[in-house]
Amino acid sequence: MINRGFEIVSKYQDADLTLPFRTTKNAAGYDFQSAVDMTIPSIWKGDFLKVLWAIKHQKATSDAGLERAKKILKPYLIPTGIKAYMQPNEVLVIANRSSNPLKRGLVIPNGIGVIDADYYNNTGNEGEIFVQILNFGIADTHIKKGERVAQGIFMPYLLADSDDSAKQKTRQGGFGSSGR
Ligand SMILES: O=c1ccn([C@H]2C[C@H](O)[C@@H](COP(=O)(O)OP(=O)(O)OP(=O)(O)O)O2)c(=O)[nH]1
Ligand SMILES: [Mg+2]
Repeated sequence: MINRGFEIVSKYQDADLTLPFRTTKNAAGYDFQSAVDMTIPSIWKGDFLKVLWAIKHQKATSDAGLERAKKILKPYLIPTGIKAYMQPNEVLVIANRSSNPLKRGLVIPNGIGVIDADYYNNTGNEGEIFVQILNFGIADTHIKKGERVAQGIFMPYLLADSDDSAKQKTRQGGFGSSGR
């Protein structure tokens, strides 16, 4: 029976990716690997502190300073090349690996990632799962393709009594695709 699982998105079909896997017998999380080599710069890099100081002391409230600070604090999206299918009453929760903040200062700024069942094969991006990351560490972090960056836990979810499924739209993407 097909219940839930992972597939590689078309874009990465020939990229020799590994499907998420559990590392120990009773591990709840399927570890997701990065599909690419990428560098996550430390937020403290360059002039970030200077920009913050200037804003705090109103030395530079210029748009350029604010834009620079916003850019530095914008999370990176690590592509996994993976999509997940599941039952309509299930969700895949993406959580950080506990070693990431400890060893590398890597934080998932959305707390957890919620991967909806209707994200799978959506028309916008085929349902590729991305891991949002900010690097609060002192040093830049280099992530290699195949490095484990987060874990996904399948869970059932419940509906409220007042839930009106007639009002709901078809998902066409992620990351704000349904509007503000
Ligand atoms: O860490 C994450 C979080 C979300 N998603 C994808 C799967 C999810 O189904 C979709 C939408 O996520 P969510 O509902 O949390 O974000 P939103 O800001 O409400 O976007 P939307 O308007 O598309 O629902 O984005 C990821 O790939 N990684
Ligand atoms: Mg949403």
